[in-house]
Amino acid sequence: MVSVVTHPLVQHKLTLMRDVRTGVKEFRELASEVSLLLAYEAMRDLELTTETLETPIQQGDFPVLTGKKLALVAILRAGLIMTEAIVTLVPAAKVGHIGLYRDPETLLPVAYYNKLPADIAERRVFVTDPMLATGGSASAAIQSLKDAGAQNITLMCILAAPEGVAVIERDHPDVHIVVAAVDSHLNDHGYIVPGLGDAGDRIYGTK
Ligand SMILES: O=P(O)(O)OC[C@H]1O[C@H](OP(=O)(O)OP(=O)(O)O)[C@H](O)[C@@H]1O
Ligand SMILES: O=c1cc[nH]c(=O)[nH]1
Ligand SMILES: [Mg+2]
Repeated sequence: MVSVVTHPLVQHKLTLMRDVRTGVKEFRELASEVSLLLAYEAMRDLELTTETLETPIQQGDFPVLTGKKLALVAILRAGLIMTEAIVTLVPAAKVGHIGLYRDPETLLPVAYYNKLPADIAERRVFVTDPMLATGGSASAAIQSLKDAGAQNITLMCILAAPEGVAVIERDHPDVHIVVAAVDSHLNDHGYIVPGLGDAGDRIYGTK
């Protein structure tokens, strides 16, 4: 299942991210803001229960999260900015990191780091990566989460290519994808068109 978050605030901020004139500071801020808005959609089915308390006016039953365990897992590097924003909404969530980079020649993911919460199998998992291009990185990250026992996984991306969405749907049909937009296609270098360029480089100013 793919949910495209068409909310005007998300679409406006994504357009600012696409603009080649947007510098590192503003790009980072926008990536954080879009991540929070994506989380609003991705987490809309979190379970609620009620708690009885007194407001200054009267006693009542009010909704609170059930406290079901959550994990946020960043695909390094670029996914880090998303988990750092989203953890402010769910401060009890554990945070995992999966280090992958995409080989520029083969476009295949190369794994270099993996540190997940020990009880990941018991947690609902939200994987973050701003870009879903060929889908190789996200598919490999989701596979390593499943190998560690994770069962309930949502993939949160800012921008996707149809090719990447198809790969996740093929490899992990159980995974819900939440994304701000699905663009036209990939170019010969595996970049999303029209896209927003290299997310990691734009977040960290490495180009
Ligand atoms: O869907 P794919 O074709 O695998 O491409 C997407 C991946 O490429 C980018 O990471 P990159 O390899 O540039 O690493 P970085 O985050 O360290 O910059 C991006 O953040 C994704 O992880
Ligand atoms: O367009 C793309 C594709 C992969 N990774 C990025 O950062 N951008
Ligand atoms: Mg990059």
